Amino acid sequence: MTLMAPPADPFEITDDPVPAPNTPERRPVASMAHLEGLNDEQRKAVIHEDGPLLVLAGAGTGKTRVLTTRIAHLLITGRTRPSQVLAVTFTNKAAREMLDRVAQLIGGAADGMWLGTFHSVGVRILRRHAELVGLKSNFTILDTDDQTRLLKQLLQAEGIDDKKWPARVLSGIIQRWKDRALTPNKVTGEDAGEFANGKAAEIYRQYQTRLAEVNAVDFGDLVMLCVTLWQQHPDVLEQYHRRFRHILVDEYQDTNVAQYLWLRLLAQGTRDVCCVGDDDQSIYGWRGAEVGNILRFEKDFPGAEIVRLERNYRSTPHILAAASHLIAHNEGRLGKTLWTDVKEGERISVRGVWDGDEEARTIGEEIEALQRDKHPLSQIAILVRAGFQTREFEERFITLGLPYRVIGGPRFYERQEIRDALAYCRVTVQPDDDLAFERIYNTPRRGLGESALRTLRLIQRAQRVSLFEAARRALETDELKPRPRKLLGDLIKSFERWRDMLDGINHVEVVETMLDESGYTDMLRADRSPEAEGRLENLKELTNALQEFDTLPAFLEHVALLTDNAEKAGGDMVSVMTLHAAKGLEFDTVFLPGWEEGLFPNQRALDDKGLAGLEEERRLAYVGLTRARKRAYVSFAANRRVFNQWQAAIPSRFLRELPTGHLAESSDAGLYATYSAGHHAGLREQASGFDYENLGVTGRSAFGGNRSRTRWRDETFDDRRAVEGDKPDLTVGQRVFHQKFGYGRILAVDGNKLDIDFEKAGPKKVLDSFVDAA
Ligand SMILES: Nc1ncnc2c1ncn2[C@@H]1O[C@H](COP(=O)(O)OP(=O)(O)OP(=O)(O)O)[C@@H](O)[C@H]1O
Ligand SMILES: [Mg+2]
Repeated sequence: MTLMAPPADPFEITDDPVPAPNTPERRPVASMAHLEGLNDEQRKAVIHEDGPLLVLAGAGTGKTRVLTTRIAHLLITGRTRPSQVLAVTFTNKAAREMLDRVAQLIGGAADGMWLGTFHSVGVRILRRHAELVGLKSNFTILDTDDQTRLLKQLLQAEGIDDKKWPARVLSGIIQRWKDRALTPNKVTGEDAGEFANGKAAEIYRQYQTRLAEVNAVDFGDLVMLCVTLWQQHPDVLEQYHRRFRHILVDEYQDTNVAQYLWLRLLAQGTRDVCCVGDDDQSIYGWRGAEVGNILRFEKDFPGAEIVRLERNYRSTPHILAAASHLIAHNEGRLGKTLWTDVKEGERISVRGVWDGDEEARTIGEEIEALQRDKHPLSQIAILVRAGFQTREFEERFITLGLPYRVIGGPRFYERQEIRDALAYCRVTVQPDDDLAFERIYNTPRRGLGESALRTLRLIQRAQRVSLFEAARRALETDELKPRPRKLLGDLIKSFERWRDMLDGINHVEVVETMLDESGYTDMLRADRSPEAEGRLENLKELTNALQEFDTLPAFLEHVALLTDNAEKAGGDMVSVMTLHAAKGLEFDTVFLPGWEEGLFPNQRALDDKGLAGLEEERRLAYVGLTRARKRAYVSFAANRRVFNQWQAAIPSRFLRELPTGHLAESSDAGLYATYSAGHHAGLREQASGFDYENLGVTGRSAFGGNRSRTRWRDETFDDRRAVEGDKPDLTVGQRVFHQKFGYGRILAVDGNKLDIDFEKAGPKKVLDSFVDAA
């Protein structure tokens, strides 16, 4: 039998050796233009030959530039070809930028080079050797929801109470093990602890088996399974040793143990490994990153060359001084000097504002001013500590018509939990909203499955009513099995209750009640992952947004218009993102809002007994400031609204750690002065007793005052019963056939409901749409 030749694999591992150093094949190249402009240390790192190299340097010193130039240099000098280069970084955005940069330097695409994130490279490797780790090459990658569902099944099968030991927590534990490359048989009793009555490791083992059975992996596997693969199959590892002659890693300080092992195995080949990083920018400790990997490098790669870069090319002296001064408050740093000969520039603006609304308004004004001065929006970024903070800026930008993009995540109103919560609101206000109803029908999981939904859909189509109305009708019959009928009945009753509440109770409270009673909040609370915490914060922020409207329908209308507007944006845009997502990037102007205790540094770090959490927050602040080339604006609000309440906020300790000589402090209300003088308590009193409504400084003013009540309710409560198709041919005494209950005789007809005495199932109430004349 002849087979078609397999399609050419551009990444095929071949044995073509590179010309060895100093052979005639290594012709000197005419143009070394790519080296121009590099300082001595940078150049040393770029042209360093043979053997491990660690570039350890502060922000903006050209580490990433060294990395890309080094790749270009390897290619231009003919020392290597693209397919022999592997470069790894942390985000897809960073990977794309590196590819572009290399292409620019070599004047064309570096086809065949592997440049991606640890995860994307891991997938590629695993697909090729899937069978060796018990998978098929078309394996799927599970998201956290699938992962948790699977774990839940396993916990239940073991008879473990998943209220006490939630699957989501276990999912986090397993993730941490995978970060440390601990396969089930490497997990010790000590690692496993008390969780799941001491059975966590056992369930982890079952989980891995189950994943293999369904031909799936989770994110952690993408790195860990490569390590396993190489450890168990040295011949495969050797293939990669032959292929990847040059390995380069950016943002090395944020590698976790598994990634480090991955790298160390791979680098044993030629030992030509170049890592660049900055211990002061290690911000993923909470995800298992180990700054210690920097120190380990010299030990694991004896004779490694260490290059330090001290000249910063990015920022003005004010920005650099402020960032350096701030980070000096951390203990246990490797320590480094930074200098620049960029001209002085502007001081860092530090501004105190009353509340988040004023903060968004002020920043919006600053951006408009920059725009008038012809500054491109793409050179402006807003960097927030927590995802929920983007909401106020997004709304403000939409009001101003300023195009923006949220990097590293969806826009606020497109986030999963926000869409879910909005779906609850929509069904409450407008029960015929089928899309919304389907979205939350079984979210959180309440045991309402596909089959009940199918029944509802049949009714919906046959009687031309909404799903909600179909549910109501199904409840009056035996069309649903007892359990789904009970559960659906509870859901419908809840919605009716929430709708009634809207008549008497403040809509914000109704929404809070809705999220509580539906079990939605509990679902997120049970999930102790950092993502879930962010989701809860987003929900709180949603209730803040709700405050700004008089009614729930008015709010929903506002949101519908927002999302509509947002999609039209294109071209030159302001970037909004978290500090974590900003790593490695740079902008002329950077806004750093929300520098308040509990927000930044965040509460988790403050609750932490040791200093580790706080120091990681400080590194984040350092990352934030050092993203700025020319201008940095730090701000803090005196009051934040959390759920229904105003809370007085205390300015971040990081503000006091900035050197005053480099700051331009301003505060409309003299807040900064008050705070820095240490009069926190007095101001807190003032703030909590503050009547925002009467002063007209609520968020409401930003949206043009009170919104008129919409007539949504009247319009949508139309009675669709008028259009439904009755079945006039069904009469008492007639023999009929029902899809589920079989043959029977009609006892009574009540509109579209029939009482039928079924031959097998006995008397039941059913809907006429499920019945045909026998
Ligand atoms: N020798 C140089 N001459 C001129 N500009 C340079 C030089 N080296 C780097 N730069 C510029 O300085 C800026 C910062 O460089 P780069 O992003 O490589 O720094 P980094 O050390 O990777 O920073 P981070 O720690 O934030 O990732 C870039 O705009 C880069 O083009
Ligand atoms: Mg960089």
